[in-house]
Amino acid sequence: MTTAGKPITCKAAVAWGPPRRPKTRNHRICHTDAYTLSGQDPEGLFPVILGHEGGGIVESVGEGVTNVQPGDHVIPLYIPQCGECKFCKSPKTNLCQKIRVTQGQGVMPDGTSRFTCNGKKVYHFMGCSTFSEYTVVADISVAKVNPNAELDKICLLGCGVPTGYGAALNTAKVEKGSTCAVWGLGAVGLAVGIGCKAAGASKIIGVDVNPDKFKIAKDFGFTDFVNPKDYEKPIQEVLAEKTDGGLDFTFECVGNVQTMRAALESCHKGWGVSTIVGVAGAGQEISTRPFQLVTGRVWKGTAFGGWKSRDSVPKLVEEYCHKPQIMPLDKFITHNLKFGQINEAFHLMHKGER
Ligand SMILES: NC(=O)C1=CN([C@@H]2O[C@H](COP(=O)(O)OP(=O)(O)OC[C@H]3O[C@@H](n4cnc5c(N)ncnc54)[C@H](OP(=O)(O)O)[C@@H]3O)[C@@H](O)[C@H]2O)C=CC1
Ligand SMILES: N[C@@H](CCC(=O)N[C@@H](CSC=O)C(=O)NCC(=O)O)C(=O)O
Ligand SMILES: [Zn+2]
Ligand SMILES: [Zn+2]
Repeated sequence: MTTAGKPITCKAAVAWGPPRRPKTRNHRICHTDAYTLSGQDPEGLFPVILGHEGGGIVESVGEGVTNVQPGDHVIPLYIPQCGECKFCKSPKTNLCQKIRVTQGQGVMPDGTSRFTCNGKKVYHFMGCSTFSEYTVVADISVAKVNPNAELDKICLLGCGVPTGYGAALNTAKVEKGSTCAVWGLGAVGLAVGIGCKAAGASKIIGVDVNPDKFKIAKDFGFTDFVNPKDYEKPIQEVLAEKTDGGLDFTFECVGNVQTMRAALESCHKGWGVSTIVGVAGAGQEISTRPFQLVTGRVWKGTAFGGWKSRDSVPKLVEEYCHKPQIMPLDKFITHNLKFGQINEAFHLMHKGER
């Protein structure tokens, strides 16, 4: 019997407000879920089903949906790809805007929420709400992927890994032989490492305040490590001394406006490019002396690593299946927890255990 158009009763992790509690399945927690749960997201709405990094199997489709059918393996996409809006038509961006307004309002494109709990309306999150056994997403918000790829691995391709990998390859366009530095060695920063390595960087410096991350990061292409806590002087000076004046490419994967400034100012005069990946809290602003830009440093930012989502995610899945040495998803997995242990997963992430 089809469930199309009928309500499904299932387990979901409803976040009633910051800070409360959630739950899960083939999903990963991204720091952005914790950020919204903390109440720092200016777009945050409660109660909500968080989660935007997942993998699943289509249960049913609405009327007129032709791009997927029941049984298809899919990855939900927080940046959709409609193929029709001016953003989709431009090769310069991946930021499809077709449903961005309603997505930010925590509802489906028709303005409705499809979740209720105890009779109360529950909001959608980033167009995905993956901390649920079943979710409802727009047809342009899923990528159909190879059904032979393990969903508990490729769910990582829903956010952190493509974001970091694409930040290096698509946004910064790291060059062969270049020097790179990455602030924050969580999943996103580690994925920047694999992107810089794939691009042929000669030096990839990991910058983190948690030295436990350094050993892990060696496996993701990082060649050198710096802990800002080990130095009295600003990290930009330390790095300039170590790299003959500064880095060719830097990446901020923390979400802290001070490290964003340090990453920009650690770039080499004349050509250094700094890419902001981290998401900073409501009210935070970046600053630097304009002279930093006048003298040739470039400040950029990236969302989902610049990948046009429905075109690219299936290709990234194939890259994992056929070239795992380049796309080593398995290495990103440190803990496998059950749906009911999601609070523990948040605690592990906050403790820096990914
Ligand atoms: N632009 C985009 O499309 C996306 C952005 N993001 C954002 O990217 C950021 C990283 O996400 P994720 O990898 O999941 O986060 P994690 O929390 O897993 O990783 C962040 C790392 O930064 C370290 N850190 C904290 N403070 C500093 C500091 N002052 N200097 C250097 N390192 C520091 C943390 O150490 P410790 O563990 O000790 O705190 C941790 O190792 C988040 O802001 C997230 O919201 C995520 C996905 C997509
Ligand atoms: N709601 C936040 C913005 C958060 C943000 O920047 N999200 C990133 C993805 S982070 C994924 O883990 C993003 O894709 N941004 C593009 C977008 O259109 O939101 C706020 O309002 O600050
Ligand atoms: Zn994310
Ligand atoms: Zn579009």
